[in-house]
Amino acid sequence: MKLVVDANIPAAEACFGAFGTLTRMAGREISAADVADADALIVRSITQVDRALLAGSQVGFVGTCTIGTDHVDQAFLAEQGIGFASAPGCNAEAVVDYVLSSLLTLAEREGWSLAERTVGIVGVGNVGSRLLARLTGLGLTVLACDPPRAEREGAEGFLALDEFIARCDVLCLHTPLVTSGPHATRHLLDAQRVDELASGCVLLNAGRGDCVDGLALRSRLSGKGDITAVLDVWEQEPAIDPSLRDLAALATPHIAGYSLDGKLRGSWMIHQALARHLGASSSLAFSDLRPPPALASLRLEQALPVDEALRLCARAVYDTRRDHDSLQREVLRLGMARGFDRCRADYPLRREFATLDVQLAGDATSLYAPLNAAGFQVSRLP
Ligand SMILES: NC(=O)c1ccc[n+]([C@@H]2O[C@H](COP(=O)([O-])OP(=O)(O)OC[C@H]3O[C@@H](n4cnc5c(N)ncnc54)[C@H](O)[C@@H]3O)[C@@H](O)[C@H]2O)c1
Ligand SMILES: O=C(O)[C@H](O)[C@H](O)COP(=O)(O)O
Repeated sequence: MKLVVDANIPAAEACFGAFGTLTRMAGREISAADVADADALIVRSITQVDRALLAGSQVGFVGTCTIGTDHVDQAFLAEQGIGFASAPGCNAEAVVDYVLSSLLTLAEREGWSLAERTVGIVGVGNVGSRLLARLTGLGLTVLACDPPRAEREGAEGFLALDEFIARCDVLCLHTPLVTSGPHATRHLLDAQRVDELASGCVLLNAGRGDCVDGLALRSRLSGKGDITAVLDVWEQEPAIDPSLRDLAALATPHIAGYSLDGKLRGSWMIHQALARHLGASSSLAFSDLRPPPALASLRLEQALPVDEALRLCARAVYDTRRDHDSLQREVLRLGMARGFDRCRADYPLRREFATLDVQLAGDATSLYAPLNAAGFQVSRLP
């Protein structure tokens, strides 16, 4: 069996080697000729999987080791009887780490503290619901918007975006890209809604770039300049708008979900799905793939202010500023599109907050609740 596998998928041999021979390729370069004689195609989000790629091929299974599926024409796959699986939730914890790391940095730069903020979350699925739980645990006021869930589950706990957009200190977008239907998300934040964002608001988009009208956002940032943008996803990746990148306080190359844990979870989930598709058994456990973290624990002995303690622990694991700086550097060196993709291909090892055991001693034991709510393992030392 021949499997074409994106080169940016970790543990590919461990997850797919037992099923056949792997051909590793850069995701943006996989062409119809490359997959014509393949039996399975394993991708991430940058390969358009559609009729143009697969018509006439012998591919019987497509797996994407990602949460997002907007790059896959699932109707075409179903029509052709091609098996399909994605990896829901695989990197959701990493995206929440990204949001917390970014907000803690902006709080430090702009002189506010986390607990006093009102945050609107748009899209309360795997990412948004985990974010809601962590922020609520940290004492923030959180407002939630998810019309598809409100329709299915009842309106309680959900608001319409227009009911709260103007009163959020922070608005976080975690919506998929949906191009048609009653809940389409393309330019969900259109020019009018971008204009309605409160002065001083932080807009963070870690869903899909097309969910925000980039030109409208660029005008607000370069005109009134009274809001702050944290952007991980962009229209027209990897050739993103250079002016918008310059205007964003934190600008990163679609890596919010790029923890090693999140990527490995994606590989493993597709391994499981392919085994099911083939009727093969699998004894590979997720824990077999996951190495121990480089930094397993740290010890706090003083009762620091909560935000300071959170920043200290967050930055020991992951710091969004590193990814902002590396995009800046690689774009200067290679130009926009190549620099953007280089950062993603050469992404440094990153673990999730939950891999760090924060040990509290003495007065620092008062920090148990917020550190726990933020997603770290926390223990009290005698
Ligand atoms: N930046 C990154 O690295 C990164 C990582 C993971 C996921 N993502 C993106 O984030 C998206 C969300 O991830 P997830 O795991 O939470 O997905 P999910 O499918 O679990 O949740 C998406 C939620 O958005 C809601 N939604 C759909 N249309 C909406 C609308 N018009 N308004 C408000 N809510 C709407 C859905 O009902 C659902 O609850 C993914 O589809 C993916 O595109 C990006
Ligand atoms: O949809 C997802 O899971 C994320 O956007 C994911 O991080 C995308 O990763 P990529 O395909 O860009 O490697």
